[in-house]
Amino acid sequence: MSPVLEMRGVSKVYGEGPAAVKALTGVDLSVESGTMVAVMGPSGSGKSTLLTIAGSLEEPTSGEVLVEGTSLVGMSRNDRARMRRRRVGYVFQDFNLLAGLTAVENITLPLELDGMRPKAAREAGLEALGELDLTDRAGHYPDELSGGQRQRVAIARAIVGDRRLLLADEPTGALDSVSGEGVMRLLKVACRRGAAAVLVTHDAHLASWADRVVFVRDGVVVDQTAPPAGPESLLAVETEPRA
Ligand SMILES: Nc1ncnc2c1ncn2[C@@H]1O[C@H](COP(=O)(O)OP(=O)(O)OP(=O)(O)O)[C@@H](O)[C@H]1O
Repeated sequence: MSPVLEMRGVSKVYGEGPAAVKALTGVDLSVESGTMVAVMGPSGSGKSTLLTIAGSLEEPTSGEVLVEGTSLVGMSRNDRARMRRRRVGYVFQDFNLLAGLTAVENITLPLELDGMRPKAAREAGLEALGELDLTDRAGHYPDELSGGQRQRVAIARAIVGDRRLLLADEPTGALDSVSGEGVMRLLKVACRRGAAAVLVTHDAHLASWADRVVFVRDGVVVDQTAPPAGPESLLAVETEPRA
């Protein structure tokens, strides 16, 4: 089976001439279904660039990105946008919830944009909220939710539908450590159900939830290791998919 995400020799240069910045150089990364990879490295090393290229929000200068075996190179802009909406879920530090939409509307918007009927989208949205114990907040607006609840809505939006690739950039950044662990648990559950996740973090404790840690320095992957035994090993039972 193809990996959910494969990056082959990916390089990214921002700008031109003397102002050019080599953000990534020759990055190879493969993430299988069921696997969470944490990306760590100093500030400016290229972690966010790696994530945005993996999610096709940005194009590499050279190299290739494949999602479920399909190369994004040469794909039309529309096809790429459709693939992104259907297959890729993003969780960013600032949540990116739309203030004028309720929790459930924030989740269903991408589904409806993708052509799902409003009723079916709403059912899927409510189910995703239910999985995150947020059913009673479905009709609340983002400013009526706590930081942890907003983050769970952002995660529900990322995992709703048939998303196979979850990309998270410091997803626990604004949360206390208990809520942060909750976020990691949810991402882990999504992986157990077959998703692949790539998580950028500065936090070694959070990285210990991952199956693999990738270290980036000056745009180059310098090391890939298994993390030390962390909380994940203690949660093997708790994070099993629900029947
Ligand atoms: N749009 C852009 N235009 C020009 N340079 C950019 C752009 N985005 C990123 N860079 C540069 O590319 C390099 C990698 O940036 P990136 O944001 O990927 O690093 P990072 O590891 O995520 O950093 P941090 O941990 O501080 O978020 C940096 O030198 C940055 O200044």
